[in-house]
Amino acid sequence: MVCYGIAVVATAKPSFFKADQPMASNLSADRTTSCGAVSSSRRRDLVFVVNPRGANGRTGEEWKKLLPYLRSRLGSDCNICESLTSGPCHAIDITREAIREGADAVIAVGGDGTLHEVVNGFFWGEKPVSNHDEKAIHTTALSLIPLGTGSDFSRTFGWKNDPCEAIERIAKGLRSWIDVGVIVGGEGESHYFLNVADIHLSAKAGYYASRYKRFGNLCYVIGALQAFFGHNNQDLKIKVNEGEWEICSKVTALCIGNAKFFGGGMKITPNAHPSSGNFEMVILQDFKWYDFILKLHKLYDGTHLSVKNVFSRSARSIEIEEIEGTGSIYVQSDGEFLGFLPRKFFILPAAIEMIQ
Ligand SMILES: Nc1ncnc2c1ncn2[C@@H]1O[C@H](COP(=O)(O)OP(=O)(O)OP(=O)(O)O)[C@@H](O)[C@H]1O
Repeated sequence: MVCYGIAVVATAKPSFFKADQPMASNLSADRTTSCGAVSSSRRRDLVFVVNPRGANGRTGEEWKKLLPYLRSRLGSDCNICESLTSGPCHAIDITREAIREGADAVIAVGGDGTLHEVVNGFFWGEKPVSNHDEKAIHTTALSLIPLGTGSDFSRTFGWKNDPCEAIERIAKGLRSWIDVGVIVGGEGESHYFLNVADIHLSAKAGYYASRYKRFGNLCYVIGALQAFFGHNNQDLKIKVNEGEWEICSKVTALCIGNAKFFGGGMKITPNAHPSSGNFEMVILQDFKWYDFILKLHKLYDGTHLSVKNVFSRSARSIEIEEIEGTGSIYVQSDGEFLGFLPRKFFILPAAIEMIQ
């Protein structure tokens, strides 16, 4: 889902941390800990952005069960606000509002798509969103309770889809800076990503996979099979780190990793790490359908870099254009369809603090 051009924050959004204000129907405050204004004792203000439709509705179900535990574990030190998304892109608006209101952390509850939207909420008009209160000394951190279908970003850190483990991380609140990927080109403003951006076959497979999320991780297999029909490897023009344009022939897929995994557990960019200051770019060239069958296990365990026609390099910026100009080369980031080439990708080092 492309969420360019969100013009304003969500309508009629109440103040997150003022207990005496009524809450919107999709936003409820933990009254027992009163979502009050930031006090001198500095109870942390945590905003949980929950996609009730994540993992085909499982996220919403799990969240309902989790909330009492979360309140008992974090409620004595933190003001807890939950905000359920009402549809695609809503998480962006909720996040922007929470940051402006001075939240200590915005926690994405769902899959990579929800995390992706929350990350995009950290930016507005090419700049980081900031607290309305210019005197505030704390910044808003990002966090995650991984409850999606693939939840690939969390795999880089070895996190499981275990919400209790995630709550412990949030309780400890250890922050470190992570890099964010930026995508420009196409229509509208810049787009941000945290995990992996990819082009051509894998992006097309992701586009189809999103239609079959009800089948769990099997959706990626179905998506890949569907994407293979009519697929042609394409010659592309690539410019790395503002160097010369190079022709890259018969590209099957080109993957730009800020983290390591995509497609429900494939370790596609095994050397990437979100605190490295660089992307890992992996290009698969001239792959046939049977190459995937023969080499699939290598893609899953990250040993494919030694395979013929697989190339990897570190990069800070990558521009990609078609040669033939068909306008049909798919682009996705964090599993979300973004449109078609051309695009430019560059890294913003240490752009967001993340609770890890
Ligand atoms: N209330 C909602 N109703 C329908 N769709 C929503 C809603 N809120 C968010 N979405 C959309 O749901 C999509 C998928 O969400 P999410 O990534 O959390 O789950 P997933 O796709 O099951 O997990 P993963 O991306 O890890 O495989 C996102 O693209 C998001 O825009």
